Amino acid sequence: MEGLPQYEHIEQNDFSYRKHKMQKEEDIAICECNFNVNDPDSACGERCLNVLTSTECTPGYCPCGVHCKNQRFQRCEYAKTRLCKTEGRGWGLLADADIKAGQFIIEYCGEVISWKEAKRRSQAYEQQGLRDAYIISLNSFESIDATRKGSLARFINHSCQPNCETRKWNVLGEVRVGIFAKHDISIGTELAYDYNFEWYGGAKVRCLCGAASCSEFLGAKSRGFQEDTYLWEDNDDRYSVENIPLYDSAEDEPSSKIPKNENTYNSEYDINKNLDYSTFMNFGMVSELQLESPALIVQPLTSVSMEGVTMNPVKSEANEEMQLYSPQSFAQKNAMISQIQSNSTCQNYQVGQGPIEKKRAKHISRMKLKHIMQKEVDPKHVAKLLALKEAREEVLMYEEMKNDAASQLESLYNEIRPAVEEHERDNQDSVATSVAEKWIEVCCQKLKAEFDLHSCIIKSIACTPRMSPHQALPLDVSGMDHEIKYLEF
Ligand SMILES: C[S@@+](CC[C@H](N)C(=O)[O-])C[C@H]1O[C@@H](n2cnc3c(N)ncnc32)[C@H](O)[C@@H]1O
Repeated sequence: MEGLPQYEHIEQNDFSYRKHKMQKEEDIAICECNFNVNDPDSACGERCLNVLTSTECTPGYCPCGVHCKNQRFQRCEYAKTRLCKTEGRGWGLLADADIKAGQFIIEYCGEVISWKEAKRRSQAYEQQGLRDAYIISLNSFESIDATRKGSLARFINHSCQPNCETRKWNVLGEVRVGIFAKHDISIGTELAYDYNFEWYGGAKVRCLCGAASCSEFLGAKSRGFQEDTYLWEDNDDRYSVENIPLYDSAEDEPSSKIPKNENTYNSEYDINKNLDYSTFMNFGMVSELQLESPALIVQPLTSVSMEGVTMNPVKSEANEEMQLYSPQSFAQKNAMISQIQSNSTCQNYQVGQGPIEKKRAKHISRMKLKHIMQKEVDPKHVAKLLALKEAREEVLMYEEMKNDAASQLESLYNEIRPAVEEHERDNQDSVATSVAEKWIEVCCQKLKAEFDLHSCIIKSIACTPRMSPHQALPLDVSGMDHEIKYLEF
């Protein structure tokens, strides 16, 4: 069709990334159905044990033979659909015949890739300027990417009041994702399901589903979205938004969702909260590129002198915002800590940096602050700044404890790696509980050690006198040491 972006049409998942699983004979589920000519439902209808467990019958093993009705994915028994151009949402898919409630409409096909590869690809797609997201999650290890290869299901848009839903089925040992009708759909109606979007950062996409209870943005209910207010600025209306509404979970209370008209796309329909997979829309974590002026929100407004340490001021709107929210003394100390903590982005601290866009500064977010605060700090360099021997020793001791915890975690991972990989091969969504518990315990230990180290650093910086210039231990101000060269004695 004219204007349709290029992609390869497939009707079976593509397994270039890994081999298709071979179903072992002992794993084949055989139902107890008996074909009866007078009872159409007898050949693997709703009562079939396999249907009840969302497993397709295996050809050659089903007692109903060719009459088996439970091989819809394998036989591509799709509903009639056709492409349409929507307003503002790109291409969409319409029902080209009446569809019954519960009917299998189409399989979401694409390339089966690892979760890591999905993350890498989604970042690459964003860099290539591709805005439509086609990666969905298959299980905790794998995703389906329909960007380059896919079925017509890749054109189904999102709605906050959907007429379709996704379901996972076991087909010959592999999990496959199908789009099913939530209720009767009449010919000509656009198909839509709730993407259950997980927002990981990057551009926010305004939802144009038109539903009465629309959450206004794709992924608006996901945690990442709620914690961030970063906005994409350009001329596309979908991406240029002044106010991001915060989602109130009370809106999902059943009492507020009373079905009105079940047959239309925009009808009041309960949001399917139980979808167990989410559309993968990872535009990448906020990158250094996006954090144009990350230091600005933690810079003090005026020149600050604290225990012999002076920092040069950088004036910006964000400074003023920070001052509004915090008592000055806290802002000053916080600014200094952040200045030390910032490592890779320290160039941004230099006096005389370029002006920041007014609009951007207005929207500097909590999430950005969070990311800045997570920058690595080098405890050894902090220790060198401290005048008290005890304080220096304490920082170094906590650093050692943190390093111990990190190496413990690494060796545990090496120990359990075979178990994790084995489970992945067997397509289990989780590893054994004992392994998971051990993993969580060591992760917590590492987090605690990091927390202890950072609180010790903060305490030391706030309460310990700093070295005078002539006492200062030799500092290498090149390369990795640049995070402290902006401290002036
Ligand atoms: C799986 S694709 C759907 C097909 C897409 N419309 C196309 O033209 O190829 C998902 C993308 O469609 C767009 N989209 C889907 N539903 C939308 C909605 N309700 N509002 C705005 N954009 C939507 C978003 O850009 C999203 O990343």
